[in-house]
Amino acid sequence: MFFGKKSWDPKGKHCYITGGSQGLGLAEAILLTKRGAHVSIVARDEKKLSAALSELEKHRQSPDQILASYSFPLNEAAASAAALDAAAARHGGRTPDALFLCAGSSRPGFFIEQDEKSLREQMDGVYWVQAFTALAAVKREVKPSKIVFVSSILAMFSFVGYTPYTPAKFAIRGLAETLRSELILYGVDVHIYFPATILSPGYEDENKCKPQITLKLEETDDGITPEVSAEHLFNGVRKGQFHITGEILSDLFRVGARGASPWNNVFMDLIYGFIGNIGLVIWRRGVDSTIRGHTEEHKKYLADKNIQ
Ligand SMILES: NC(=O)C1=CN([C@@H]2O[C@H](COP(=O)(O)OP(=O)(O)OC[C@H]3O[C@@H](n4cnc5c(N)ncnc54)[C@H](OP(=O)(O)O)[C@@H]3O)[C@@H](O)[C@H]2O)C=CC1
Ligand SMILES: CCCCCCCCCCCCCCCC(=O)[C@@H](N)CO
Repeated sequence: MFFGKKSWDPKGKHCYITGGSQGLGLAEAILLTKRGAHVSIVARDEKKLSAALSELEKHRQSPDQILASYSFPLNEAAASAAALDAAAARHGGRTPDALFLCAGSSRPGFFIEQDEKSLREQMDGVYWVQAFTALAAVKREVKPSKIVFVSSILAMFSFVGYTPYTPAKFAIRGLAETLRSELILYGVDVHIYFPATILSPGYEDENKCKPQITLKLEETDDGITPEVSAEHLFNGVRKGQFHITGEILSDLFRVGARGASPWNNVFMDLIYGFIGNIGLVIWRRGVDSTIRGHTEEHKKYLADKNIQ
């Protein structure tokens, strides 16, 4: 029980998980399978999906649980609606109870090196890949009871190297903020998760193109496994939190950037706010000065690449 509200139990519910073939999405799918939910996972790569589905089978709690996978490119609106229809069809056409929108990708790099294509691709692969599923779900006659977005702690602050990615994660925050309000009209709960580093396959990929200075600034964050991250996300949803973090450092940023969004805990949020007001200023000044100290190396990097 949290503030008189019964905590959410996924047992017997249909949970629809985008990005469910690896990383956070797969870990969340396993967690929900273990808790007795019917689980549908969606991603593009069929091989990874079938490996993930075999993994889910190992955690099945009862023969009645429906575990299924679907391959669709969710950065497209029609495919996002078709994926949802396919998953609903296995449940007699009923809309899934809870949507966990974990799909996403990250291609960091300096702004000066971006072009129209690279910037639009990140908007597709980070924002639209979640927004189109939410749109398709809300248009269904029967609405889901929950929509859970996965943004990033980089929607609370940002730094060098994230211009292709951060704006799209901020956009997810803007969408969730608006939908939390608008979907009160239909009794749909909206949640949004702001993870810091998750040690996933996607994280290994993004590090291949991540600028050195960005890697250096992230050194203070050791990262958490997809399994731990999935627990944080689930606990936040279970407790009915709107802004979900799960890590204390992230709570400092959450409270610092909260605006008029709902609080999580009056007492703790006041403490985080107090620490953050001092700590975040000191930390950000340190970040700025590290970047300043990187100026000469950056000039050399640009010269080597023949960039003006
Ligand atoms: N890893 C990190 O440090 C952080 C991650 N996040 C966010 O958390 C979420 C999960 O991250 P992580 O576990 O690292 O992710 P991964 O990159 O490891 O996995 C991404 C999943 O999303 C699927 N996916 C990606 N694009 C599409 C698409 N266009 N259509 C359908 N499916 C797609 C992938 O499958 P396939 O490619 O086969 O389609 C895969 O299943 C993402 O939204 C990410 O932005 C936030 C903060 C930190
Ligand atoms: C008192 C205050 C101290 C503050 C210390 C803060 C440490 C900074 C950690 C930076 C973490 C960056 C995570 C990026 C996650 C993400 O979304 C990407 N992996 C996706 O590309």
